[in-house]
Amino acid sequence: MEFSGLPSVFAFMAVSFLLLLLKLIFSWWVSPIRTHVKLKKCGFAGPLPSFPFGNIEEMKKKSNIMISDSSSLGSSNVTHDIHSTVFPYFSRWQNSHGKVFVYWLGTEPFLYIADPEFLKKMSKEVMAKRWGKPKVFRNDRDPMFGNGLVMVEGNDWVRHRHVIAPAFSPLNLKAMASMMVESATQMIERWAAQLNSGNPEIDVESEIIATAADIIARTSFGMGDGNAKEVFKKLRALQMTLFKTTRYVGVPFGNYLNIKKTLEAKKLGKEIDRLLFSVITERKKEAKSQSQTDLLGLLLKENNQQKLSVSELVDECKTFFFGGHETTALALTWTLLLLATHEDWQNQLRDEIKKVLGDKIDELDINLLADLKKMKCVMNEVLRLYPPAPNVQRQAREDIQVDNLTVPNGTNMWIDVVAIHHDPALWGKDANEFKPERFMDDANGGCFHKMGYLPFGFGGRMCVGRNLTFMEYKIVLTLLLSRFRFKLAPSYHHSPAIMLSLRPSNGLPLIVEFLN
Ligand code: HEM
Repeated sequence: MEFSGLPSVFAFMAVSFLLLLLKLIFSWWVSPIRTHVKLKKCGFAGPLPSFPFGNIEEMKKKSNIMISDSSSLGSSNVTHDIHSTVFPYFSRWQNSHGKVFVYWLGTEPFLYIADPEFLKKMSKEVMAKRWGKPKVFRNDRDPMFGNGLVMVEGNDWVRHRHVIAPAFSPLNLKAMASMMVESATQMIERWAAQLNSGNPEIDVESEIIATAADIIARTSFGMGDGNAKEVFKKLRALQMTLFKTTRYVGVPFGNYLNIKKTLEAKKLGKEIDRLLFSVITERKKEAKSQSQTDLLGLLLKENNQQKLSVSELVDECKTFFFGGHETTALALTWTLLLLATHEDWQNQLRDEIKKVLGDKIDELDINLLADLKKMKCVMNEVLRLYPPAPNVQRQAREDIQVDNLTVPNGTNMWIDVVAIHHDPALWGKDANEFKPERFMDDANGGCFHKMGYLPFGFGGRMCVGRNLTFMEYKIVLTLLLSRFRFKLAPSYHHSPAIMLSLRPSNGLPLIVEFLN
């Protein structure tokens, strides 16, 4: 009698298991096949996916194209025709499927877009707050960005953006200039000491990344604080954990294929949250008594009506760190590569600095930076050839009509900025050449399409931190060019690669010399 309940427990468990199995089969097998058929009916072709990896296996195959080795080609021959090297699979698929097609990450469909006209028509249909961000990436990158501005959607995005955008006003940014000068000066002193010791070869990529991280830690949440230093170390470790390994985004149980890294990232994410939480709580107490010039201080001031919760502020601090330091550092790194291989432009920028700022570089007048017009052209051209953010992502939250094609609700989108920036049909025959003069009289660089230049994204969700980048770029480059001359080191091997951002995969060794 006592055991009479057991069969029904087993029956219940068996039915539950069966239901779960059916649910998994539906979401990982039936639903993707239905979406595949729907997308085909809607007019989108693409490479054939297989279960459960989609097209990931083909994407993992390395490119056979070797770009160049400065020792054999000579420094002026570093090629900027990089699309087929950094995205070999997209380049191959473009040849067979055109500039708009569908590919699959696991069981998630992605609409690939390298056609600005398609992008223009699509974004005309959708306001910034109605765009989504791919849920698969949100889950994967949760320890980095949480619900920060990069990831939030809808009315939450409007609320966050209203609190955050004013912190980046020109007046607020000017108050951060001295922190930038201080960090850059420390780097320059390190380099000077190395040159004096007789070693002129410096890996400028790692040096500049460290300096930009120092700048963002100071400008975001006040670096002097011991807690902040700890946060910064852990944020960097988190980034390495997430992006130095292959991720199986979109693949069922993909997280478990790399379980050690996934758990490590989660643990680091939680530790960072705890530390930032205590930094913010402390700062909230001080906020009334101190004038705050860093971003966190400005957010706390702007947020006096508590529009953002403390945990949302934590996510914003993480977002500034991840969104703000490596991108700016890479803009500077690629610039030094291009200036090292184009001595004429190096000299032109030095002449401009002298003309605009005179000899008083030590007392840099921030108000004059806007007059460095050639430097701005160089920056624009570098961001065109080597966009640190090589793609922009969206997810449709409704059906979107583009001419006679329908992009179904839920479709992820991958906008290939590298392809668009290097497309001769948009930029002319010299698309792969370094020609800053194309930006001299045209903010769009003479591109044949209004949406062909997207280093900071597009529409209402365009990068909120770009003015901070412009200022940091001009300050650091001015200080460097006023002190040193740069040449490519023979050991440099030109091999741009995607590690979330577009980086020189073997660093950037340069021969650095004192000007006089
Ligand atoms: C060269 C430097 C930078 C590049 C290339 C860059 C690039 C981008 C891109 C492509 C987007 C996506 C836009 C879109 O989805 O349409 C973006 C968004 C964003 N960036 Fe930047 N960024 C840079 C610097 C910064 C800095 C310095 C910060 C902050 C300190 C920052 C914070 C953000 C944030 C918070 C967003 C999300 C904006 C939103 O969705 O409303 N970025 N950035």
